[in-house]
Amino acid sequence: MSAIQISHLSKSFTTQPVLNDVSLHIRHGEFVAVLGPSGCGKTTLLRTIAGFEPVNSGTITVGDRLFSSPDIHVAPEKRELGIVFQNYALWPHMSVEENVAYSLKVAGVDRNERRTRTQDALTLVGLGDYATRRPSDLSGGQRQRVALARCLVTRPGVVLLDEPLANLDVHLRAAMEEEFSRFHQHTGATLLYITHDQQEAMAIADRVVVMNEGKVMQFATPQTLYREPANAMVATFIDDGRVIPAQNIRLAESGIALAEVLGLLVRLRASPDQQAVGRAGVCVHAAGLRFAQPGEQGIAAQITRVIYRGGYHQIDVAPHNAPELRLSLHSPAEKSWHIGDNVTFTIADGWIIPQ
Ligand SMILES: Nc1ncnc2c1ncn2[C@@H]1O[C@H](COP(=O)(O)OP(=O)(O)OP(=O)(O)O)[C@@H](O)[C@H]1O
Repeated sequence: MSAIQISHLSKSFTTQPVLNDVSLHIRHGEFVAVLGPSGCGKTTLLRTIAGFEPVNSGTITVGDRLFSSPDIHVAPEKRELGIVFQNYALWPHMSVEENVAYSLKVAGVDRNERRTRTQDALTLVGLGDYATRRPSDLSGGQRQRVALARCLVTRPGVVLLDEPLANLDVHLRAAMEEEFSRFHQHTGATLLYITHDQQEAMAIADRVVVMNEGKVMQFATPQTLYREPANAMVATFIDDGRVIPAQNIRLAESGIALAEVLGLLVRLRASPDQQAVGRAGVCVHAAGLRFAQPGEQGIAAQITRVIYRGGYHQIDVAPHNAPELRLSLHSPAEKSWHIGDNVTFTIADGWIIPQ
């Protein structure tokens, strides 16, 4: 079994705390993405799991093996983890096949088995016909796939990936995302995937860890992060969410609250144990806001920006009673809108952020 258990992990470089009481339980065979703004500690987390960095406090256990604690540090090569980095350093003087087979050779695997396993790994990443090429004769995406094959040929139970698609263009990234999903299904390995691209994280992972300033903000499915963010950081980080102030929050029924938002009484989703409170933040996304029907009560606002997004318009508005707020709505592309127009909108879906 290759579940990863991280308990109260902290790590500092000199005096700067980079990981602060991080606890995560990643299930065996799970595909987990780690997401967060630049400098939040994603790579450091991966490097501590890989064994490249000792820890100051807390523990890292994979399966039933304790890898890291303040007193114990298992060397990286003894951890038997697969690692794929952003700069997929392939050996330029070796063919694709030799690059992939190298670790098996070092491990003393016999020639026939080496050949079969290398060919299987290359076939899995769609490079079965490229075995004799040199890395310099491959595209960026193909090189990244060689790096992936080189990792999976050792059949690791856990694979750590640090921004493996960061150097690729947008089309190649989409193709490689599919490749990773296929790889995951095929191998059943536990995957920990570092990225700062939230669309990538949401598209490929079973669950996503959102980090900020060395702390875990939330560890949940992409749907939960979007619909039920645990705090304002997650709310605004995921899919351009906005947080707007609400007053007089009271539970109407389990999971539904009534609140005043920008002067309008609205029904909002809330945690079943939400208490009646005077103030809270509400997370809204463009998809949860809509223009009011004629005669319907709504929030008056002025259009500040109109952006054509291909297929629809993004309309940015500033509410009259909170002009510092910027909210976005979506509208069909054929309808025309003008900056400065007054409009009325309503909140069809929003989430009371737990206090
Ligand atoms: N070896 C080191 N010595 C000192 N400080 C370090 C070291 N490695 C990382 N840091 C600091 O730790 C913090 C977290 O870095 P880390 O690379 O883990 O962030 P990240 O979330 O992966 O960022 P990015 O998305 O930009 O790669 C940063 O402030 C960085 O400067």
